Amino acid sequence: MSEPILALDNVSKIFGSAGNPVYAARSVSFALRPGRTLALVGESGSGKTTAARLIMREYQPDDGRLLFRGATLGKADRKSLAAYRASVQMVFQDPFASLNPAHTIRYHLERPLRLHQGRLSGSERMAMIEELLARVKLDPALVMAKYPHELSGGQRQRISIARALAVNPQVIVADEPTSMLDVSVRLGILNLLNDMKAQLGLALLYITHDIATARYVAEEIMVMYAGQIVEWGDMESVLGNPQHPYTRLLLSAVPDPDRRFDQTPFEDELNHIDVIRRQSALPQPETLQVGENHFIRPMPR
Ligand SMILES: Nc1ncnc2c1ncn2[C@@H]1O[C@H](COP(=O)(O)OP(=O)(O)OP(=O)(O)O)[C@@H](O)[C@H]1O
Repeated sequence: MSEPILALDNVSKIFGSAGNPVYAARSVSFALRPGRTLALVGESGSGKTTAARLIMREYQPDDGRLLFRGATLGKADRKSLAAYRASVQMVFQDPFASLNPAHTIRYHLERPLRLHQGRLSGSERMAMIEELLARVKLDPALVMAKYPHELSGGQRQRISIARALAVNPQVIVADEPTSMLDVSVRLGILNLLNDMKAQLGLALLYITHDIATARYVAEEIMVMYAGQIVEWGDMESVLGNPQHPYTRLLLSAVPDPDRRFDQTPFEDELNHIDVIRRQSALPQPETLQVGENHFIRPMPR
């Protein structure tokens, strides 16, 4: 397997007060590798977005390390921080909110090119914009002069992906990138992510609560519960032989036409999440190996 490009090593993030800590991430470790996708799955509130924010350096870890190309990313080194910022890009859940309604598509793609590849001439920049749009399967002649509201949700998400690609990233963090899109266009976006991975050798972190889409894009999966990664490993091994009760619960949550929309199968477990997250003295559960690349950490109840 290729060397990791980015890794979290025992990272914790604590909110709340000293007397009442809330562990949004508790000793989280994982590695992202070129040309591979790692899916991070868990219910709402399990800590997935906190993990993304730690990677994007919107949050500083309270404990543990962030490693980039094998080296700890410190606070002070401005040069490596700038390289990191260009190398690690994010695609958000809501493409409409992440695009500026006052600017054209051309502007959205031109800006990162100006910032990160300042030496390009105007015509070189235009050629790159056309290439980026073609890469995300949009016709430059049709979309370049448009504003975000003139595009469909799926087209807007393609623009977000093109914008992320504009700075030649090595890692893309996609946080629920299809959950706000019509079912009919989701597959197109997932295929695009798969193409990016294969053609550009990108490392992807795919964050979702939806195991079906995770399975479609990722080779490996981590299941997060109450701020902890409780089960992880090769996708087929984890889904085919789930060991942790929470993984089993996620897998059992297939749509049931008889269930009313206000009934959640997770109600008890979601209450339990809060209890666990507030237990600061919780011992770190030991890791058990289930398969060749398949591990669990049983959670104390
Ligand atoms: N800025 C914050 N201040 C205080 N607590 C926070 C903050 N951010 C997250 N938390 C706590 O950490 C928990 C994990 O939140 P997080 O947003 O990472 O979960 P999530 O799995 O991404 O959920 P969702 O899918 O709903 O976004 C939350 O339930 C909340 O209690």
